[in-house]
Amino acid sequence: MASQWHCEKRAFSKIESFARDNVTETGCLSIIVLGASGDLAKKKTFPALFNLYQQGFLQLNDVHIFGYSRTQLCDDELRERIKGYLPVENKVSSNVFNFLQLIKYVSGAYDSPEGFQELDKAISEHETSKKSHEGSSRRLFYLALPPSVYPQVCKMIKIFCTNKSGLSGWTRVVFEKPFGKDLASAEELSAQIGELFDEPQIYRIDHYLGKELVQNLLVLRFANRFFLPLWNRDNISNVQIVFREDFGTEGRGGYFDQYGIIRDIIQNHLLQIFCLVAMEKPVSTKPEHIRDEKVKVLQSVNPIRDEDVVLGQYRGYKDDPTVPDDSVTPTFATVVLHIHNERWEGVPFILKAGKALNSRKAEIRVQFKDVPGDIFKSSKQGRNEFVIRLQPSEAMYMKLTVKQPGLEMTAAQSELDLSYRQRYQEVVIPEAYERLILDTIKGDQQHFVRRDELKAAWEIFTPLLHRIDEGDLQPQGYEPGSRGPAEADELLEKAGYVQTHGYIWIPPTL
Ligand SMILES: NC(=O)C1=CN([C@@H]2O[C@H](COP(=O)(O)OP(=O)(O)OC[C@H]3O[C@@H](n4cnc5c(N)ncnc54)[C@H](OP(=O)(O)O)[C@@H]3O)[C@@H](O)[C@H]2O)C=CC1
Ligand SMILES: O=C1O[C@H](COP(=O)(O)O)[C@@H](O)[C@H](O)[C@H]1O
Repeated sequence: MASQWHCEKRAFSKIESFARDNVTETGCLSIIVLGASGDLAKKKTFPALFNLYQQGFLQLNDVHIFGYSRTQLCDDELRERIKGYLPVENKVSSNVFNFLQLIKYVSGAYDSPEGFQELDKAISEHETSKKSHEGSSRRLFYLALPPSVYPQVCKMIKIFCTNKSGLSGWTRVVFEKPFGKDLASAEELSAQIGELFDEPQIYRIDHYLGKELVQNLLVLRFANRFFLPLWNRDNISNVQIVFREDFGTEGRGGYFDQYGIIRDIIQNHLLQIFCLVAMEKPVSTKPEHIRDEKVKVLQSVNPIRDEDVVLGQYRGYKDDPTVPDDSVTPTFATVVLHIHNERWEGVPFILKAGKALNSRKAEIRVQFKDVPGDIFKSSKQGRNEFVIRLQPSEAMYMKLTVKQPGLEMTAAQSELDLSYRQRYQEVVIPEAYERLILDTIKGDQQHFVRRDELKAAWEIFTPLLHRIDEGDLQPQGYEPGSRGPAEADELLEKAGYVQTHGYIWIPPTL
């Protein structure tokens, strides 16, 4: 029966923010990928643009894509680099060819006018060829670059490459993470960029905000009567937000060692999820209303205490020649956050991230308190849990106690399961980058990090990060392929998490 249920057959109501998607802007669109020779550009940015092109969001007659970086390449050499990364299942050869023909390459430095003047010339020629009216052109700059060059690149864009008139076109700039290394450096970067561009032109991307089940969080919380009365300290014992990877830093050791797992994953990806799980209901689905609530909950987080942190580093991490032999950079961290507000006082939010662990997954696990006056001894079966599996295999399931089917009157733990692959068989879930780039073209900042939000996020983690940088907190060693340091499980237990023994959720197969 389930296999007959298709998304198309169901009555999905359009939510207010989706309605905003229908705002169409005309005029020539130029997408400029700076750092086009790099890893992110070839693996994520260009493939996302290709997917948008395939779905008709980028039209041949008004879009052009430019790659810019220092490496000397001709157009075809860049196209050849990109080609192998375009999603295989969608590779209709004529589409691939037509998409690649949209891409032009300009080589130049990040801090000198010549390259940017040449880039502007190339964009302008394209705009003229598309008969774009003066000022109606749209220019989207995607900075797939190390953050160290953001200020100089922004200056060059501002002076040489912005849309020439304020009539009806725009210039927007997308920034990759990491946005700063701590509060002071992030604020300095924000100030430098803020002098050149207004906040509505600035898109700080956090690709976790483009994941399907992260985007679902607000709908789930605020459009369901089930959750409204339960989502608070009276009912919830603890919340875990977990990121695990079953591989190490693999060729990115040099970058990673300067940042560590807290800056790479927790301060941004997991904290963004934390906001959506913990924030109050926004006044509406308007981006500013949502971001206002995110800032408020971040500002309600108590300072992190040393006893709420466990750090780890997997054995073999320092074998990477780009990692110093004496590195104490954590590749694993569990950090327990406490929120000082009416809804969440006393409920630990456990943020856990690690590389080279025993599995690859990202999930949110909301564990409820024991049933009061429990006549079925259901706490023996395990507590109620609501789990949102972000990846792999998107799913939501509720662990609950039921009567064991059969003659005996015994209680057992089971689940209500919404597994996306089974339930939405004909729906292709978009890649996070694809969705977020489309938002930048539409001018929807809901899923991007606002300046004050970023500041509040750094305020939470900066004291801890400085203590780690100064060597006051040391990582525990752990075996690659393990669960991480044993101390992390002890901290979890101390925070109130009760593990269910003997129950494993098995994702349904078709
Ligand atoms: N790769 C990934 O999976 C992810 C990356 N990011 C972020 O995206 C951005 C780009 O990442 P990624 O593509 O991996 O980075 P790369 O190291 O591949 O750098 C991208 C390009 O920038 C130029 N570049 C590299 N180092 C410098 C430097 N020191 N000074 C000036 N230019 C330099 C190079 O181009 P050229 O020499 O030709 O000018 C390079 O091809 C970073 O901010 C990163 O943190 C975020 C999430 C995931
Ligand atoms: O931002 C980053 O994310 C990736 C994990 O992204 P995912 O979408 O594959 O879960 C991580 O590997 C990388 O270290 C980090 O910089």
